[in-house]
Amino acid sequence: MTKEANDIFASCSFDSLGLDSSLCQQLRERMSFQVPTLVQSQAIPFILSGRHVLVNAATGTGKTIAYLAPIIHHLQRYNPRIERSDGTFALVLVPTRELCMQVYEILQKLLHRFHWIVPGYIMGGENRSKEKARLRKGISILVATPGRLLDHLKNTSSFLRTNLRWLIFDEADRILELGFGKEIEEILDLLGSRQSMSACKEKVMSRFSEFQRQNLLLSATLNEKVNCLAHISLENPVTVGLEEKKVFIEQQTTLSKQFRSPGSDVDDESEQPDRHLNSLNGDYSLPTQLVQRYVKVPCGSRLVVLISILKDLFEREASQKIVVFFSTCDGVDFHYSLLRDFKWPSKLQPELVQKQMFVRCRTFRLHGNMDHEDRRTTFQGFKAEKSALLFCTDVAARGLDFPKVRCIIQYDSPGESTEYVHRVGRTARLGERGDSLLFLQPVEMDYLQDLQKHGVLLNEYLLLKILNSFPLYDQKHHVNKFVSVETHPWVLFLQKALESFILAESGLKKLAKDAFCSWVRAYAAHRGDLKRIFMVKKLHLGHVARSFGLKEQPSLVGRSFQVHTKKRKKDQKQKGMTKKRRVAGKT
Ligand SMILES: Nc1ncnc2c1ncn2[C@@H]1O[C@H](COP(=O)(O)OP(=O)(O)OP(=O)(O)O)[C@@H](O)[C@H]1O
Repeated sequence: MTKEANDIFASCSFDSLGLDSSLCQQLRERMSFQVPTLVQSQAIPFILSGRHVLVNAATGTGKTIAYLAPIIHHLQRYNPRIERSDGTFALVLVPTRELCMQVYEILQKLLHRFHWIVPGYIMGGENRSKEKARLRKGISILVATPGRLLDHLKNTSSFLRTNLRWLIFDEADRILELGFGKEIEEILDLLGSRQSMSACKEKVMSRFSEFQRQNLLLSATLNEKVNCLAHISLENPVTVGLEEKKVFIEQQTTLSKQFRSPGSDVDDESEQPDRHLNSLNGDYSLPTQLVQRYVKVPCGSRLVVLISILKDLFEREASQKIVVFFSTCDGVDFHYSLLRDFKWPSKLQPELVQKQMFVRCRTFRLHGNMDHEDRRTTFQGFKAEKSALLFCTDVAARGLDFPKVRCIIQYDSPGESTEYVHRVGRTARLGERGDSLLFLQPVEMDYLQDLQKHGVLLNEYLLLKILNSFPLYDQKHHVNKFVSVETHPWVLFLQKALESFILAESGLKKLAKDAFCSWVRAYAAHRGDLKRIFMVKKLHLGHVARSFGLKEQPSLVGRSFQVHTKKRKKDQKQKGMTKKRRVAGKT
């Protein structure tokens, strides 16, 4: 075994963990999993024993099998066999629809030889009545997003869950960050799964009632809210993969604290929950083989640099998969359309007639504003491709297991450092190679220190070397060693080409304007400590416009932005007045 493999895989077999032999055979033959990963070898025995477990292990280390295998082990052993009419035994809660599909697909494979155990899913965007019909027939292991689950718990009387034995929160912190805190509390109440309720729960007698409820929480990163959830849902839990962080869980005494929706702590600088957490959370465990870099790019050159890097990457290695993260849905739409339509050589070189796509590869997009079917097609399409580019928001940051992603580019900053960890976690999975590249503007460089606090160290990407490698008018240009990115001939040339192209395409121009407005808004919405690094007032909006290929000054760029700016100014004025009044009151 290589060193990387040693860090990932255990030196024991699935059978030695106590799993049923036909399930082990299924893992080996159908899934091609020869040995368990380290996290599986640690978690499976505890989960098999019925303990409540909190699993905190790096991205791509096999957490999904760690909880599914023990559940299937138990379910396939019931004698007589379980039937659909027994209802739901295990409920897996996940934050996004894509993750819901992914876990369901893994279940389908795992259950291949246990046909009497029925997997199923319910999630936002799907047809409710069809889901109702499926629930009525009975689903043994149900994967769900929280909102839709709550809906069915309240409104689908035929949804039988009296035999529920397992409740799993996969990507627990993300479920809570997305503002599902209230739903989770209601779900716990409706299922009688709160710690305090398990003793006094009314028991419905059946042949399964001898079994205790078992709750499991899994995530590669933790936060205060998960901690809170762990407290109310886990009874005497075992913690896997976070010995040093156990202290943190024990130190939290605010059990009665209610979960807050993300909206409620935006702008709440006084509390700064993350500062408190950071000091306790310690280092993140990232895949050791992941090569992490940052690239320092002046705002106005961001677009040119992004598409130049993509071009370079695909020219070096035509067959590879790359994921680029943006902060907004509009940003994804604009960049996706631009790359799809922008041809090269550009109009600036009319003598060269044979035009091609600027970046030669298939491009996909994924964000929460897309319709359900489009999301599903993208998810499946990008998964199946050998060479492709995915532009997405953080909807793809959690848990998604796209095979063979070689590089992650964070074009817009991830904000919270936990989000950085999950985004880069889409590559370098299970010991494979992987690169990540974080875009930062010169004024944002302090973000590196923020990451460093968690033991995340990045090296600088040699941008000028890449820029120098592009030929102008098909001839290598010789660039002065000390030229800056903004004044680099290639950057100037490509920027001009992009601006004329966008100006001529009215649809694209509209997308660029919308993306510009959304980007500024998202930038202004950075929370707590991050506001110190990502300061809107330090932005040159003209340069921001350039990064969307727009020549116009921001004040000309769309009404919605002006309305937003006016509103912000008004709010600020009002805040200022309140402050003044308060100060006046003091004196
Ligand atoms: N024992 C194993 N042997 C080989 N491959 C495995 C094994 N267990 C899981 N895998 C594969 O490893 C990959 C990562 O697994 P999984 O998605 O469960 O990771 P994860 O820890 O949940 O990641 P994330 O934190 O990003 O959600 C998947 O492609 C899965 O099929």
